[in-house]
Amino acid sequence: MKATEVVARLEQRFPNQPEYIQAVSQVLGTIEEEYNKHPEFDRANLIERLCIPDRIIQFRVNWVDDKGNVQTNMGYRIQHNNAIGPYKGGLRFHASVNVSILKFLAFEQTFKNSLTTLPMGGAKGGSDFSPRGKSNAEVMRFCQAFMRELWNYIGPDCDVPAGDIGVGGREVGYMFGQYKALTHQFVGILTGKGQEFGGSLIRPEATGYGNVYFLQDMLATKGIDLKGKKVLVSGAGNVAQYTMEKLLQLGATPMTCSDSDGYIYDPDGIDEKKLAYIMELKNIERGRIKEYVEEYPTAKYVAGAKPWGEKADIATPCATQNEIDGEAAKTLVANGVIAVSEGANMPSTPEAVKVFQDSKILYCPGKASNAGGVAVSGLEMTQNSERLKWSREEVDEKLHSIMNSIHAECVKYGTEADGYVNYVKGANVAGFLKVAKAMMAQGIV
Ligand SMILES: NC(=O)C1=CN([C@@H]2O[C@H](COP(=O)(O)OP(=O)(O)OC[C@H]3O[C@@H](n4cnc5c(N)ncnc54)[C@H](OP(=O)(O)O)[C@@H]3O)[C@@H](O)[C@H]2O)C=CC1
Ligand SMILES: O=C(O)CCC(=O)C(=O)O
Repeated sequence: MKATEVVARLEQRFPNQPEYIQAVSQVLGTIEEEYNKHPEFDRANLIERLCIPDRIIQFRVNWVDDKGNVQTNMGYRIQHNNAIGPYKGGLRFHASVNVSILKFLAFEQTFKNSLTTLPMGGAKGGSDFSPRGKSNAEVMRFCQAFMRELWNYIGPDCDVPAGDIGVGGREVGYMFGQYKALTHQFVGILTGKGQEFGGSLIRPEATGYGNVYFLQDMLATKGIDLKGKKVLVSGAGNVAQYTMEKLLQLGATPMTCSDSDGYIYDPDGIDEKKLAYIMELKNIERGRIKEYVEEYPTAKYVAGAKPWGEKADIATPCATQNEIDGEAAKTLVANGVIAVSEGANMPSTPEAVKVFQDSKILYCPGKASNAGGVAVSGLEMTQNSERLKWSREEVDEKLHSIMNSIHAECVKYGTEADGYVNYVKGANVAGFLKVAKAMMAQGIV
């Protein structure tokens, strides 16, 4: 297999899907060597079967807004690969959603889920509907309409969606209610559910907490303590909030956070009280991050920009794909950043990744460092199957140990001759091998 040739073929077959091609290209470039040690993989055309999703379900979603007007959006579910378990992955509701973005996310999810050690295949879905600026009743009607189209394609042993950008506990609750109404079944068809109806403790916190556990493990390889470090965070949603919470618990200080309009920088750091304000602002009032500076006037708000030009020790992008480009990466490195841990999916462009790796700073791709979210989703599925609920401590301990094991796999497969850990290679090879072996064992299906 020659990675560049496979990517070129895919680009020709699937034009205008830049995010998908970007994700595939990064993975293939790093697994090529391992893949070519197994001639049987090529005979089974494993590479194309792994890169092209099993199926793409696409539908129109009709819903009625508060003025009585009928609105239409597009809905999608991409079932990428179920070699190691039922399809699993989040739903994204955002105006930017399209097939390319969901294909990249579903592809990445397949490797990520493999890394978690749990039996989950990869999927992703969503809609170009944005909950931003919509009333609660409109969000409910949209979620119900979305589930009316999706319900027939999912199931607890078939495909289990969850949240992602624009989909949190509120949206999961409305979709769960609609599934139940349609099927008369109370089953774990979504994760990230409310605590009262089958949700796992720690699932809301899991992606952020896992991101910081992974960061701690990366720093430990250099004997560096997280305590006392200043951290640039982007985003102000689920992943950013719980990344900041865990950073604070472990003695580090978040200095920034952001939304799609701009970022805030607090020279005194974002402490627990300020974080509680951000959580209230974003989760309850659904306000904009610029309001932070009205509450804390010593902070600054920078409109239309990202936080990567501020000085700190560590950066953790927790908003969206391609939010750190090559120039921003050079600035981070020049400013002395020692580690970049991705809370978001593919937030660094290929140019940025090259800058991080060339400068030999600690850098980890999202499929490893943000795998804690889907890992606890897997634990939620287990609890639902058992009809049991585990304690906070038990789930957190399992999450921590899964993140440690993902880190160990990255070190095992990613350590280079000079001792530098190439976490991109490590995560891709480890994730790939498990899926590849399962696919080979199951024949051509
Ligand atoms: N939730 C989870 O468990 C997991 C999430 N992830 C990834 O983490 C990232 C964040 O997800 P999550 O926190 O759940 O989502 P949320 O919707 O809770 O928060 C997203 C945050 O990112 C900002 N954002 C979204 N799109 C853009 C954009 N195009 N440019 C700049 N900022 C943007 C949002 O700002 P605004 O409010 O202005 O839109 C918001 O602050 C995503 O990449 C997601 O795929 C990864 C693993 C698991
Ligand atoms: O919890 C899940 O199933 C999916 C989380 C997710 O969307 C992700 O890992 O990117």
